[in-house]
Amino acid sequence: MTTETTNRMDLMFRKLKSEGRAALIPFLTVGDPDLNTTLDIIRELEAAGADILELGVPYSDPLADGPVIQRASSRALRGKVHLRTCMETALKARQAGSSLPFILFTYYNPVMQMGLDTFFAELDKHEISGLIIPDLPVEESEDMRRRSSAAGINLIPLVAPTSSERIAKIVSGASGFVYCVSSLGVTGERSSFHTGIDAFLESVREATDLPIAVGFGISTGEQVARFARICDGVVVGSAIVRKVEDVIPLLEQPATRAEGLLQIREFVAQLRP
Ligand SMILES: O=P(O)(O)OC[C@@H](O)[C@@H](O)c1c[nH]c2ccccc12
Repeated sequence: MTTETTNRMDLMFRKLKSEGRAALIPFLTVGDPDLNTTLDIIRELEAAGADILELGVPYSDPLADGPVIQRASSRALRGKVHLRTCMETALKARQAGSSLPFILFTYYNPVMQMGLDTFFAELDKHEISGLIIPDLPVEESEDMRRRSSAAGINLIPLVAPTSSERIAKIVSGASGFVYCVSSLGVTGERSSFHTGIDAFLESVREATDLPIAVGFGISTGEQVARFARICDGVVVGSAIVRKVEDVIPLLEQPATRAEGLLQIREFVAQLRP
């Protein structure tokens, strides 16, 4: 008997599975280059065929991020964007008509600053279905998992090719989907992936009944299609964040803003599996 869920992200994966399709999961840094533009970009990503959205909270010390997302975080932080404004942006996008499931991507420090009780009380109110915290300390993960579950939020675990014997432990009790990191190192477009990536993804598939998604380095339609054949979701971050960065001069001028947004939409549309 399947447990009834109202979680928007879980429902999306079920829908995609019935359609035999993998989810296209863009990541973007909220507030890059500003909050209003983020709302416009969310609309463009949805029109381009995104299925789930990873909303990145800018952070001053993004240890797991490469230069593209580091620059995006710096631009957003200059605009004083922080965790609460990112949550508010998700709610505004929903109120503006987006039906996409939102994953809040944040490092652990901003969550601690807000306080766990407040943080979890705010998530559902702000239409957040999933949570990724890449630097969540292991000793905190049980408490965070309990709180997430009580709030009806999916705390999405990350597994890396080096996780091998820990995969079963990492995914046990998880919900939403399992985020398989395709390569070691930091985020950023790549032309090749960790050797044995297929065997790694297969080992994760065997360790969980949850959907599995892959991310890190994926930047072309061909790479998305390759992974969409073996995963339930494909995450693209840096390539999209770079596209946003490239068109900022267009976005900043009223006369060329529509052209800038169109270029983002077209870039993401050609990624779709
Ligand atoms: O940027 P890439 O190489 O496409 O990878 C996805 C990534 O952007 C997104 O999922 C993410 C952004 N920052 C992270 C830090 C750790 C894990 C994942 C992430």
